[in-house]
Amino acid sequence: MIVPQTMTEMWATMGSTIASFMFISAIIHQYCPYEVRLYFGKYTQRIMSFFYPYIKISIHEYAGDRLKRSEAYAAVEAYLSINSSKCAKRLKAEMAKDCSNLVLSMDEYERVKDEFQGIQVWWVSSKVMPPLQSMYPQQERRYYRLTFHKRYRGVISEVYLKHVMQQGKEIRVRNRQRKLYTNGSGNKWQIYKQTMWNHIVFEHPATFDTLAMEPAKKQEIIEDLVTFSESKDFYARIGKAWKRGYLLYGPPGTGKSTMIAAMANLLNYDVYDLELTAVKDNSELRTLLIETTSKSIIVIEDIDCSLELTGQRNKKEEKSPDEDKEKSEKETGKEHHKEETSSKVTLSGLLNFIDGIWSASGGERLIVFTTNYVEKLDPALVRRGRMDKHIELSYCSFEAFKVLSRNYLRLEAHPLFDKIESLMKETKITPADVAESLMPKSPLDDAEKCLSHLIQALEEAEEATEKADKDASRQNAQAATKAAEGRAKEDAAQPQENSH
Ligand SMILES: Nc1ncnc2c1ncn2[C@@H]1O[C@H](COP(=O)(O)OP(=O)(O)OP(=O)(O)O)[C@@H](O)[C@H]1O
Ligand SMILES: [Mg+2]
Repeated sequence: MIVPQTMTEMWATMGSTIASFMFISAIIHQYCPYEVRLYFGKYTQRIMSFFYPYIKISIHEYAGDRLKRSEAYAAVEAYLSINSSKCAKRLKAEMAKDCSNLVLSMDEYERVKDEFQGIQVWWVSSKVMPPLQSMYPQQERRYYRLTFHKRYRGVISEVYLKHVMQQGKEIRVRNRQRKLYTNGSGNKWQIYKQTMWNHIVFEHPATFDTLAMEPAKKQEIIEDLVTFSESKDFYARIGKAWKRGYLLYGPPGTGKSTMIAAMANLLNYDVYDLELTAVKDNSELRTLLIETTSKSIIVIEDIDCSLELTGQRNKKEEKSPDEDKEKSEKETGKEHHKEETSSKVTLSGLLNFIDGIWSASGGERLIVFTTNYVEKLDPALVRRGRMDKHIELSYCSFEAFKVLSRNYLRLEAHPLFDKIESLMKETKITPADVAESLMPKSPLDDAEKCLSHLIQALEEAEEATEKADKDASRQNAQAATKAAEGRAKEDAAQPQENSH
């Protein structure tokens, strides 16, 4: 055997070996039967990989599960959409699913170079055509192939691929169209649906900038939310599911629903608006929860209207008809009480929903309850750990009014502000009523006109409060007089009884 003396000789020997090997494989491929070709092909791969210093990793669009697009493929696609749009020469533009903008990605058979910690890697997008003789129409199978030198196997497989997945997921979250999910009452087609949730595109314009609230309180809430969204490692370290409960309470029209929209817009989360009264039982509640995805807010509005949860259902029968009437008047505009009787979700079912093991699947979720009557809620439901943060949304303060005037009228200051400030100290008015007053009622209405509408509303509210106070004190006085009269009658009856 001739042993090569120099590098040049070594390369020449290797080259001629590969050439003769390829020549033999071509002959076998041409003339030999299928079994021999298969056997030879297996060894060809092994011999080639011995000389070939590169490693290839393929990521297929439909790996394993043929119905569901692979998460890894989607992440690589997103990662390369940023990278390849800078350096690839052939790109394809597609309308993103549920989205109005075009998304660029590498065209088929295009190759781009990427660099990571000084290591060069190459990505190629490719596809496998379906067999022609197949009985059923089949789609082409697309995949990405990553190539890198075998000396970087460790870094690429342990660090680079993780980096690609993480970046790709982040890009997808940034680009995605957020959704508002609702659980309607089940219909007969429900069984054919893949999910129990219906969804529409979430496009609420509310932000924390437009939310009327004291700046310090607002800032505290923003910081709390941002800290939560960045605390994945912290929650993992302390062994707690990555979720946080918020209880928003306050009178109607103080911005509870608006704040939920602002939260979703701040964190870029989906919203699951859970209509508890439409949920048949605890197991349906669990199914709904399992179907929620990460980076979402699960909202249960007006939780006090679910009688079973407040323990009111049993008491209901004991109440007088007058009390019932008063209650239904209070809840005008909220339709839940009509359907309550059909829902069998129990308090313990809801508590399991909040802190049971199912709630940990998926991670990164906010659970938000809203109520007008915080005092009615069962203490078990609102204790810290379940509802971690209690936020009171109350009547409009002067600071909150300034936010609304900035948004609605583009006004930072005005001579009428002083009057508004002093009226606001004495009167309770909701931000919803302030917002309504600041809306121009005709095209001719200027800022001053809108402010005078507000002053008028404040004065009317003040009069109404005074009248209500007077009525209340008159009623109290009447009740006191009646009680005194009753006592006097009893006292008068006492000696007669004794005289018998
Ligand atoms: N704090 C606020 N900042 C800005 N706008 C507000 C605020 N509060 C209320 N509004 C305005 O009033 C309207 C009603 O508010 P929202 O629906 O958020 O009240 P709510 O507290 O959820 O009431 P309810 O208890 O009846 O559900 C909103 O569309 C919004 O325009
Ligand atoms: Mg609301």
